[in-house]
Amino acid sequence: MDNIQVFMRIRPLSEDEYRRDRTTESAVRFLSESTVSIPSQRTENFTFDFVGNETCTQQDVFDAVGRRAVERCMQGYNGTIFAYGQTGSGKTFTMQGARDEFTGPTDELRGLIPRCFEYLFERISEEEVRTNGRVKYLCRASYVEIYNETIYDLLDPVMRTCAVREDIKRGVFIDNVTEETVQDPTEAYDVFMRGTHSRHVSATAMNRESSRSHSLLMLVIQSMTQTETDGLTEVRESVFNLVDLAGSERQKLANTTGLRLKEAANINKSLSTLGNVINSLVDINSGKSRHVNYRDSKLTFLLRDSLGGNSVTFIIANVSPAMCNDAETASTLRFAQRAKMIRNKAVVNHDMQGNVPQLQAEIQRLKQQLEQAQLAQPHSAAVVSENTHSGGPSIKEHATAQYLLLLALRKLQESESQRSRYAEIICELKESLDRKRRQIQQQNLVLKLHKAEIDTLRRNSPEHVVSNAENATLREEISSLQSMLSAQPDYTDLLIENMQLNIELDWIQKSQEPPAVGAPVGISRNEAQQALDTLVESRLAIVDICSDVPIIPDDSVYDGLEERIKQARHQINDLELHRDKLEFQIASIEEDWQYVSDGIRDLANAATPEMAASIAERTMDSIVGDQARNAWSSVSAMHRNLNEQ
Ligand SMILES: Nc1ncnc2c1ncn2[C@@H]1O[C@H](COP(=O)(O)OP(=O)(O)OP(=O)(O)O)[C@@H](O)[C@H]1O
Repeated sequence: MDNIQVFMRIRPLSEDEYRRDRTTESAVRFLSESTVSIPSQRTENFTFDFVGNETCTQQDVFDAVGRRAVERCMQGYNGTIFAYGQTGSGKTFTMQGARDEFTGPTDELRGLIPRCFEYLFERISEEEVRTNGRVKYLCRASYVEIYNETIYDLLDPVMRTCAVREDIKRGVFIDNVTEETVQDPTEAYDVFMRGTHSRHVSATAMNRESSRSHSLLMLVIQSMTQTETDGLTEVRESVFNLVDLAGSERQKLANTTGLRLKEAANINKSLSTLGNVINSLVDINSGKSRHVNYRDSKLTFLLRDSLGGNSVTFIIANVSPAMCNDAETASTLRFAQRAKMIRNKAVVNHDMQGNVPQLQAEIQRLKQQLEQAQLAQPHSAAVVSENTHSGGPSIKEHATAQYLLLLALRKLQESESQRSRYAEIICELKESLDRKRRQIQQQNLVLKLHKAEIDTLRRNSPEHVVSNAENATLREEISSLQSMLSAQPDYTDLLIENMQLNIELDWIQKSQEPPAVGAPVGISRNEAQQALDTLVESRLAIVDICSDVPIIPDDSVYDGLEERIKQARHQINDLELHRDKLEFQIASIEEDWQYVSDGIRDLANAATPEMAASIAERTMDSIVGDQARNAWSSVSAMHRNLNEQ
């Protein structure tokens, strides 16, 4: 068990702070190489693993923290480095390097992250040379930020949001996050800078370029070692988390409002959850029983392993030396002091990979050894006494050990076939899960299309909202005008006749006498044609106007679309429910499988039949699925039979 290691770094006084304090006197008093206090706050003394004063360089921090973290990750342990502190205290400077002056990976001011990349790849090359290429490394990087309690994928061009999930095999992980393979420090650095440019940064009263999110760079370091004799492969995998936390700030001091206030509230909330988690872990260490609320914030849930779990963890507590920040500095140091009491349980994450034939060959070899030992037994008296005399194992002990080993290997073989059956089931479930995921994506697309349709309709509608009834009238008018145009010659005749009749009527009204038949009526065909053309022109203008009027459906169409959106949402909900169920099933099968495997191992090691019986019972109680229960009862029955023989 390793305690979390804590490093304190104090940065130089800034000009603003000097203007405010009107003194260069530091609020932090150095009592020894590793102990400080803050007299103005009447604090207790704080002792850390390393204390860096204002002259502490980036290289000093790397030597004290980065180098050690990389070494542990190379051995197969998970590693985490957190930078914690008030806004403007130097977290980003420590992790990334100076923002303004930063000129590239060779700069003196480059921070821990680029330095860790360089050291990591240097060590990888060394190892590959040392082992003659027998060990191969693969590194994958992802980079996310937690902004207002949402996880954004900084390596995704559209910065998609991601969910945190948990399963038995992988523990807590970020679903669907971009992972990029990196082969050297430059590639890793490029990935890091690409993500860094997407981060939420803004000015606060305390810092011109303040990170408004927690950032988490994850490097998965995988090593594969080919064993020399049996062709099996040892796989080690460690996760190296580099975390730049958003700065805590007192809202009044930082003078924040609106969106900035919301950001600050979220930052403070997640940092206080981090504080609560640390307090609970400290209580647990001192023997109290406490529930640790990792799930209260994305940050603590995601970094659960780094806090009291399977990780070697380092915290860098960044502080300002200014008198005006003494209360914040004291609070940072109290936090760090508490965190130092947490004990983590780091283990090397390794696994053996090999195929069933390789494992079978091993069983065969051991069987032969056992047979030879049994053959030697009849004339073993001399050997027994000799061995007993020399303190070595007797042939009987040797045979028993071989027998137990054989038993364990037989179980292993059986469990292999059981495992492949489980693997098939899991495969089917996963396929079904993928189908559900695709369906959800499609439904989301449908939803988006419906929404876009509604948006377009709403955007086009502002002043020219025309109801369906008005629309129909306009359309009728357009079509009658169009037929009028196409029937123009007939219409001209009708018009002439109409005009003539009008003239006649007029004449009659004036003279009371009808004109003589055949008398000129005073209108020529040309004049009629001209009158008609004018009329048609004006009508055509109306047609133009009419065709410009957008055809806007009335509210019933929105209702229809909104209904469709509702249905799509329901479908998505159902699918998500189904997906969750499938995920639960997969997790529970994997859990059962783990219980069966552990049970087999424990059975093979059980010293007495009573112990074996209690293992069999305990394992059966833990297993949920019928298939796994059946498999387990046949395995434990077989073990009983073998023992009774
Ligand atoms: N050790 C140092 N030496 C010189 N300058 C430093 C040091 N630490 C920090 N600074 C400067 O102080 C300013 C604030 O630092 P930085 O941005 O790293 O703070 P932060 O803790 O990350 O703030 P926030 O939480 O608001 O993002 C920057 O201009 C940075 O260059």
